[in-house]
Amino acid sequence: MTTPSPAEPDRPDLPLPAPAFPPPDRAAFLLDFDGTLVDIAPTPASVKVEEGLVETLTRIRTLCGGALAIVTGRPIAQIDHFLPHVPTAIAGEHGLTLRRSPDAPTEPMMTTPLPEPWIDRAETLVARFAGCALERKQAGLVLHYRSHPEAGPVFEQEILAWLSGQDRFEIHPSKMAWEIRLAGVHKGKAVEALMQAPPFRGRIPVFVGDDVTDRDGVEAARAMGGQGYLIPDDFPTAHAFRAFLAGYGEQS
Ligand SMILES: O=P(O)(O)OC[C@H]1O[C@H](O[C@H]2O[C@H](CO)[C@@H](O)[C@H](O)[C@H]2O)[C@H](O)[C@@H](O)[C@@H]1O
Repeated sequence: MTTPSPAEPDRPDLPLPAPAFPPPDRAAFLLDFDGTLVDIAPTPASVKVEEGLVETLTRIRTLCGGALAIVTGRPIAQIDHFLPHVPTAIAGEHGLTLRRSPDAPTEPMMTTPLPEPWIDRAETLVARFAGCALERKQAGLVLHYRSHPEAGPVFEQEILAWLSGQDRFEIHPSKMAWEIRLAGVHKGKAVEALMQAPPFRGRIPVFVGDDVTDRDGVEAARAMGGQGYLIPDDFPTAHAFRAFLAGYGEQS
């Protein structure tokens, strides 16, 4: 259940065979945020949106008839902060929440409150390691240990103990973090839900991500006859992916 998150190798942008994305009149892009559209940073708040990315994404959204979604582990409000007015749709918290267009209401796909005692325990636990942080979500939480890698196994063991004897919540690995989230919530379901309605319906889904949580999105896109890619397997780095994206549709 606790598959380690992929390593974060310091890889150069070595060329890999470039994937052939569907043409803009047929494609729908469903893109992960951290580690894909932005490089991993020391803290969730310190990520930087690379110059030109907003223009690239806005151009692709227009080319693809609006079929651009961000499918992220973050709450929707954080994508609004980093990419204001850019994607048509946002699936937040790994698919727990879904907003199909900027002025649509947010659909809670599932919801159930996290047990209060776990929040108290999580606060106490992160306080033991300087620089470690607790991130609260609507129905979950993340214990970040990037500043203190040796805290990772401690967090994992504690969380496994809290979760034993219940099946509503699960532990998931993320990059230098452990996350508790509702069982059954994953990015594959978000991809399926997005593809059911315009402007995505009838297009070929293209999902791109970098982490364990993105594998469900990749599988869902492929199962629908679309394409799924992972960094670093298919693009050596997030930077290389963004460079590829910047050239998408330029010749068509
Ligand atoms: O699905 P994503 O959009 O890739 O979001 C996954 C998690 O990303 C954030 O944490 C990760 O990125 C941070 C910034 O680079 C980094 O400091 C942290 O170590 C990573 O785990 C975010 O904080 C989480 O809520 C997302 O689930």
